[in-house]
Amino acid sequence: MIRAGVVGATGYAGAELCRLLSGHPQAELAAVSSVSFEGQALSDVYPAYRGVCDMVCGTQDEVVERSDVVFAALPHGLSQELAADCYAKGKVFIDLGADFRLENEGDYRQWYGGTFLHPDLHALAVYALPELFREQIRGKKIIANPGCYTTAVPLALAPALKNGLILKEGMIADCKSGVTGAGRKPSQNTHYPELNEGMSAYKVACHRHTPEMEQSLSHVAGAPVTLTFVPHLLPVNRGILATCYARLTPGVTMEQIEKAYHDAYDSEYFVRLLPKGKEADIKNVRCSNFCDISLHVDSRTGTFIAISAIDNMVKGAAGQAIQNMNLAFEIEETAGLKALPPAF
Ligand SMILES: NC(=O)C1=CN([C@@H]2O[C@H](COP(=O)(O)OP(=O)(O)OC[C@H]3O[C@@H](n4cnc5c(N)ncnc54)[C@H](OP(=O)(O)O)[C@@H]3O)[C@@H](O)[C@H]2O)C=CC1
Ligand SMILES: CC(=O)N[C@@H](CCC(=O)OP(=O)(O)O)C(=O)O
Repeated sequence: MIRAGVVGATGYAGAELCRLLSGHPQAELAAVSSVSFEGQALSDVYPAYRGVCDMVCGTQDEVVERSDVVFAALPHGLSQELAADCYAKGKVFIDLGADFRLENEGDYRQWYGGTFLHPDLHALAVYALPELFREQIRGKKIIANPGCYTTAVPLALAPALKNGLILKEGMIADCKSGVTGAGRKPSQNTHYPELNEGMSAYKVACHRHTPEMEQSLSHVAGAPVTLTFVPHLLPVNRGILATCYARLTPGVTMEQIEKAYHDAYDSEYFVRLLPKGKEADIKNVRCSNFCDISLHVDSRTGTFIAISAIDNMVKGAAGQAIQNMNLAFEIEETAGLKALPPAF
């Protein structure tokens, strides 16, 4: 069994990791840590886990000591020293935050205000969106798990971009997120009376996921691309709906689009291309590692529209992190992740 440890287990992403690891056939939860809840059982923090996940929260050092793989589910900026410690001790390190996601230090400084403390570790790290960069992940020791929007949007656009079916200029991602995306710490805009029955955009065209998506899409396109990104907060717990727009390359047909997406995704267990007339819906991927995608061509305006839906906590965080653990340890990629979403 792979011994898996979770640092920051009391946060939403950490708790979701513990839930998924408790059902994994080839991994076991070996240790969990928390600063605020050290010495308390995880099931005291999350009563839903009682009787199954009663592990007591210890320290970060204890997690590293007892684990073969360490998942960091910490706020941005806290993972670099932990990664160095894990690497020195021969552990696999999977970061759910953004400390290793951006390849360019200048981008990291601009969007997160930090520096690369260990450039050698950044050089070893892999940006791990399996459906796009799988071969680079196998056997790696430092894994940067993508964020939620940054999973949904590249999966929606990649096959069209890679095959030159859309133009590299003028792509737009209009996304909606459930409120668990903001983490467990309460804030004014996630307070129930202010969130419920409303919906608004935030960080319009200045969200820190923009360079991360541009990085992935540039790799796919083989040339630098830019993207306009507008996130919205939706009054539901889970889910990302990404409605992505791009200019069609002149003359491209829906048949060519469909072929490119089927070629890319028919062999992907977690990506479900929806048949004509069905739309991606966050309800249908809830609590699962699936990404549903629906495709449209507006031939009247020459616009391509790809709509993807994921659960931000699973394919957008903990599920994808476990998919990456499976790849890093070269076991079945879907292990522990095959549960269907609830039907309603
Ligand atoms: N929520 C989501 O949908 C997604 C989240 N992510 C990323 O995952 C990471 C965790 O996010 P999320 O779970 O939502 O956040 P939460 O705010 O829910 O949890 C953060 C965790 O970090 C711990 N923590 C906070 N400050 C410190 C500190 N100074 N030292 C050590 N531990 C600390 C908290 O634990 P305690 O106080 O108990 O110590 C808590 O367990 C973030 O980097 C986030 O960006 C990525 C994709 C999606
Ligand atoms: C609703 C909400 O607030 N969502 C978060 C994104 C969550 C996520 O993907 O986390 P990373 O920051 O690790 O990329 C945000 O917009 O900042």
